[in-house]
Order: sequence, then structure tokens, then C-alpha cells
Amino acid sequence: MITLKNISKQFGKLKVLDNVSTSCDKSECIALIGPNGSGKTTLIKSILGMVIPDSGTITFNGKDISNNYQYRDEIGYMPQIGRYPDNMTIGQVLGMMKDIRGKSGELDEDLIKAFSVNNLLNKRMRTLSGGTIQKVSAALAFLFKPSVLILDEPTAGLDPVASELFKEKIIAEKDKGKLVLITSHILSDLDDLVTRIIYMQDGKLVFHKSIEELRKDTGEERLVKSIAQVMVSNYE
Ligand SMILES: Nc1ncnc2c1ncn2[C@@H]1O[C@H](COP(=O)(O)OP(=O)(O)OP(=O)(O)O)[C@@H](O)[C@H]1O
Repeated sequence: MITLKNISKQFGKLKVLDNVSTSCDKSECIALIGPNGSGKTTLIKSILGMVIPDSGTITFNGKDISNNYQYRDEIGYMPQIGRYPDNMTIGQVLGMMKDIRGKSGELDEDLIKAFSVNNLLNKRMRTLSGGTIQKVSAALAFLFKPSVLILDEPTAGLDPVASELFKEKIIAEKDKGKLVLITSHILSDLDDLVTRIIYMQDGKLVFHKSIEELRKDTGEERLVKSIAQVMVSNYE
């Protein structure tokens, strides 16, 4: 579904992505894991076309994404920090997004309902708590029924109930055949969610393997323990 071939990106002298190649298929929930600054967000932004790699190619359903923005209609993106016009209400933001997307047909309002966003439609964005902004971002990522969901630190700031509801939704969408790419440092949140792991370090893709392979290789059942082992062995 998404294929990356020899992707490199440098910011000044810093090599943020170093010859990254991999592919991500439908019906998978893939966790992007690695220490701070290892290049996870830059990789996500490259797939979204928000960062242009210096070299390499990215294809979406077999088509090169450079100079072709149509594929983005197929992606729902939840950024690490959602930024919205301060003076707009939640209702206006939802309306604006519907206008911009201009998509007719059924919307997926599961998260709007689950998070009771409908009760907050008149609230202005600048008055919202961090967690409520996260809920709006999550609801927007799923609203237009994309076939790929890219979620950057999605559960940070969500309360435990919202976090559970969100995880249930992610699993349901993956089971329907969607591809979910997710970054998180809260490994306990990923345990019963992800099917594959991409581990990054210093801009390099160290491995991309299934959760079963990782368990077998590390001898650890829980993701948090497996990754702790990997991180310690890679730390200098
Ligand atoms: N636009 C930019 N200009 C300059 N440097 C950047 C830019 N974007 C990212 N970087 C640098 O690239 C490196 C990788 O950043 P990135 O956000 O991809 O890491 P990350 O793995 O997502 O980190 P975290 O876990 O902290 O979110 C960091 O050193 C960061 O400072």
C-alpha cells in the first residue's frame, strides 16, 4: 500500500532520515518506535508530503506521491499537536473541514459520538483543554473514512476512558482492512493494538518486524519489555 525506497532527508548538517526502505500493507497496525529525535515524525511527514525527501521514492498504491496530491484524500492524519484557528468553535472547524474535503457520502462520526464532541460544538478552540483538542483531532482523522490512518502520539493527553475508546476504534478499522501507522512512546498503549513494529534510531530503520517475531527474538511477551531490551542494546 505504501512503499518507501531509499528515503533520505537532511536538515542542515543533520541526517534525519538515512536511506530508509520499507513497505506497509493494509489490515496492519504498525507502530513507529524509537528514541526522541530518531526521525519518526519526519518519516510520517514525508509520507504525507509535508516534508520532501532529498532522495528516494515513496509510492502509495503503486503510484509515486511526488507531484501528486490526490492520494492524500485517502489518508486521515492526527498530528502530535493539533493547531486550529483560536476563535473558531469546534462546530465551525468540523464544518470547515467538511467544506475543504468536499466529500459527499457518509461520514464516520463514531469518535464524535464516543467522545461526546457534539455536546461541545459551540466551544471555541482557544478555550479547550489539551485532551479535548486531541479528541477533535482524532475525530477529524477518522471522519472522512480514509483507507490509511496516520496517528502521531495519539493517546498522549487522552484520559483513560477516551484512550480505551480510541484503541477500540483503531482495532475495528484495522480489522476492516485499513492501514494504521502510529507513533507512541506510551508502549503500554500499543500492546494489544499493533501487529508490526518499525524501530528507528538516528534516522535509520533498525528493523521492521511482526509483533510475534519481536516477541520470539527478545523472549519477552509484553511490548514494553521487548522494546526496553531493544532500546538498551541500541543506546550508547
Ligand atoms: N523542520 C526541521 N528543521 C530542522 N530540524 C528538524 C526539522 N524537523 C525535525 N528536525 C530535527 O530532526 C530530528 C528528528 O525529528 P523528528 O521529529 O522526526 O523525531 P521523532 O523521532 O519524531 O522525535 P520525538 O520522539 O521526540 O517526537 C530532530 O533532531 C529534529 O530536531
